Amino acid sequence: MERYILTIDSGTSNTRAVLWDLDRHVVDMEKSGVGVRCTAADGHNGRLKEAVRGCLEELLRRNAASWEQVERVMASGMITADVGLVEVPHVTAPAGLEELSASLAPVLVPDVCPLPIHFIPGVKNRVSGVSLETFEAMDIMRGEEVEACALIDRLGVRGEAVLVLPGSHTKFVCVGADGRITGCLTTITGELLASIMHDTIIADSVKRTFVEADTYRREMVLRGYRAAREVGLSRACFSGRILNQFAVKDHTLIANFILGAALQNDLYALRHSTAIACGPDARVIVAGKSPFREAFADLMEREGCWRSVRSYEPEGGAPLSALGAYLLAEASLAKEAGKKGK
Ligand SMILES: O=C(O)C(=O)C[C@@H](O)[C@H](O)CO
Repeated sequence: MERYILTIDSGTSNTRAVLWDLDRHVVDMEKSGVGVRCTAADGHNGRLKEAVRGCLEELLRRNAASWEQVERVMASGMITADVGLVEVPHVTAPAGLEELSASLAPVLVPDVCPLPIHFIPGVKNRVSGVSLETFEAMDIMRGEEVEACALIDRLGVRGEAVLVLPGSHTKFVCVGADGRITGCLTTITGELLASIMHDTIIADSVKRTFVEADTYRREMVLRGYRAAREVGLSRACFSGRILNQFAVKDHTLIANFILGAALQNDLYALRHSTAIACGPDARVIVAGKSPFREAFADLMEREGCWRSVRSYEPEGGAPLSALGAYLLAEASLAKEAGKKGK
C-alpha cells in the first residue's frame, strides 16, 4: 500500500497543499484562495479551517488514498500565527532543519484533519530585549524558513549567503558557515507595490497591471531603480505618471519603472538595516517568482556589492515551501524511528 506525506503552506492570501510519496515525488497539489487575511477580516478562522480541510480531502479523494496511508501532515507559514490555525512561537536563529524539527508542534485539530498536524515554527532574529533602541535589528518570518531550508538543501549552501525570497513580503534570509539560517530581514514591498498599482494615481499610468515574465523590461527596471535611489520611492512613483503623460505611452514600461523603484527600497534596506549583516563576501541566491527573480538578480548584479549573484529557478515539481516541509517531515520521522529502534 502506497504511503504518503501531506504538506500545507498557508500564507496571507493562499493555501497550498501537496501530496507526496515517500520518495520525495510530488503526487498531486491543491490550492485555495483563502489565507490568514480572511481570519483577520472575519475575526475567526472558519474559512481557513474549511480551506485546509478541503485541500487535504480533495488530494486524498483525487488519488484514491485514505488517511491510514498518510505518515505525516506538516504545516508551515502564517497558519502558525495568531491569525492562523494554531499559534506556535518562533524559534530563535541560528536555526536549520535540526532546530526546526526539534520544535515542531503536533496538534490535533479535529475539524480540519483526523491526524495531528505538525506545525512548523517560524524563525526570529536573536535580539535580547526588543526596545525602541533595538527594534530595527529584530525580524520574524513564518513560512520562508522552510523555503530557505529547501534552498540550502538543494544548492548545498554553506558559507555566508543571502537568500532573496520575494513575495507579499520580501525576505532576505542570511545563511551562516554551517548552513543554518542566522537571521532575516523583511519588507512589505509586495503589498506596497499592489497598493501603488491599484490604489494610487499611478494605477492609471500602469492600467492596474503588474509586470509579468513576458513584459519584463530590464532597462526600465534599472531606470526606476536609479530614480528611487536619487529622489526616493514616492517621487520616483510620481515620475512614472510624468513619464506616461509626456514620454512613455506604454503602460507596461511604466510598470517596470515602478517595479525597479520599489525594489530599490528593498536593496536600500538590505544595505542599511541592522536586522542582518551581509558583507561583500556573501553569495546571493535569488528565488521566487518571475519577474521579481529577474529584477532582483539584475539589480543586485548591477549594484556589484556581493561576491556573486545567481537565480534559482524552481525545477517543475513542488514549491520550495512544500519541499522544506517535506524535509522536516523526513527528519522528524527519522528521529521517531531512531527512538523506537533504541
Ligand atoms: O512571523 C510573523 O508573524 C510574520 O508576520 C512574518 C510574515 O512576514 C511572514 O513571514 C510572511 O510570510
